[in-house]
Amino acid sequence: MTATKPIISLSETGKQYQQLDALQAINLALNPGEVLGLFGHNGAGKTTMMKIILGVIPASSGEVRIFGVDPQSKQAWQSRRQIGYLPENVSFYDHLTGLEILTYFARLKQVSQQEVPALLAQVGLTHALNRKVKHYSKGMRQRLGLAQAFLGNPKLLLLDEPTVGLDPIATQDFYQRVDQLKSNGTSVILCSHVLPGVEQHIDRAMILAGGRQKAIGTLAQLREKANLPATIRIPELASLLSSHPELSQWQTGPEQLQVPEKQKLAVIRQLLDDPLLPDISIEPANLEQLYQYYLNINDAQCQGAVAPSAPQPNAAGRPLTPPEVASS
Ligand SMILES: Nc1ncnc2c1ncn2[C@@H]1O[C@H](COP(=O)(O)OP(=O)(O)OP(=O)(O)O)[C@@H](O)[C@H]1O
Repeated sequence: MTATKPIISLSETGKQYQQLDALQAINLALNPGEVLGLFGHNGAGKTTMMKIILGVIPASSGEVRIFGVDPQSKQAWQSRRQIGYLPENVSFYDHLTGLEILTYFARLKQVSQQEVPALLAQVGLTHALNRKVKHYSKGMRQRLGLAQAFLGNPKLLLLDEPTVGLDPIATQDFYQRVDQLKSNGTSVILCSHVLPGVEQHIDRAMILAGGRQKAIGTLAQLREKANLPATIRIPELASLLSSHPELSQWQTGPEQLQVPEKQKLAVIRQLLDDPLLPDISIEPANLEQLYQYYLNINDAQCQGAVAPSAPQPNAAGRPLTPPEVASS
């Protein structure tokens, strides 16, 4: 069996701007068809990481290989055509129409211009393809930016805040398109401050803070290591607790228990054995809660590329509150 070659390989990658460490010791191997969610506060280093991958700026330390090639080398020119990029603040030549702009980018990327109308249709801009971009709304510009990134069926997509300005239906369409590209083998890095709705479309998450990699892993791995409580909802919980008084230590609402991930299964089994259990729903810690948790851990807890180990629960069974975020 041959091992899959990563599309992106970052090894101890760092970037310094004068005295500022914008990125430090980033490690990532992104496989074909893998979607990575890249999360971090303003100034955490997300755009810097994307620019290094694109070859727009060189890394100051570590090794970078994109499609097996150093993005700063001459050979990277060929592989760059396989990359689609949506910058954070997309801007176009305002006096051109959507059709003219996408045709222009198709020529730059040496992609057949016949793709253009279909791509504009895919992002819902057919009705406005002959309208000048200066008359486009913010969301329409973002849709055009996405069409530009999707040109030529890229093997690697770097998307910086792709859903900004999109309405809910366009956001849903966008994620459907990401799922489709992924199933065709495209690798994606998706950078977003909008966390709800992202988690079911990513394979792994990387959390950056102050240029450092606080965690990387699947959500299941991040959950296991954080040991954050899962929420268990039960109607008429009070009457059930009278026969399970030991469970009241987890009660956080009239119909809600919050149970540490590691005790979750035992508690669920106990509840399911009770014939009086009216109903039950279980929600694991969501991406926002994981993000908060990993942002707040200190550097000693996040050695290298792996997610840090879990804190011990306190007497109430809840994980200890992490220290406050150090300002970056
Ligand atoms: N050309 C530059 N010269 C000096 N400092 C820079 C330069 N570009 C970025 N920085 C700094 O590097 C740090 C990381 O910036 P970056 O743009 O990568 O953050 P980001 O995570 O993308 O933030 P945001 O979510 O706000 O887009 C910031 O402190 C920023 O001020």
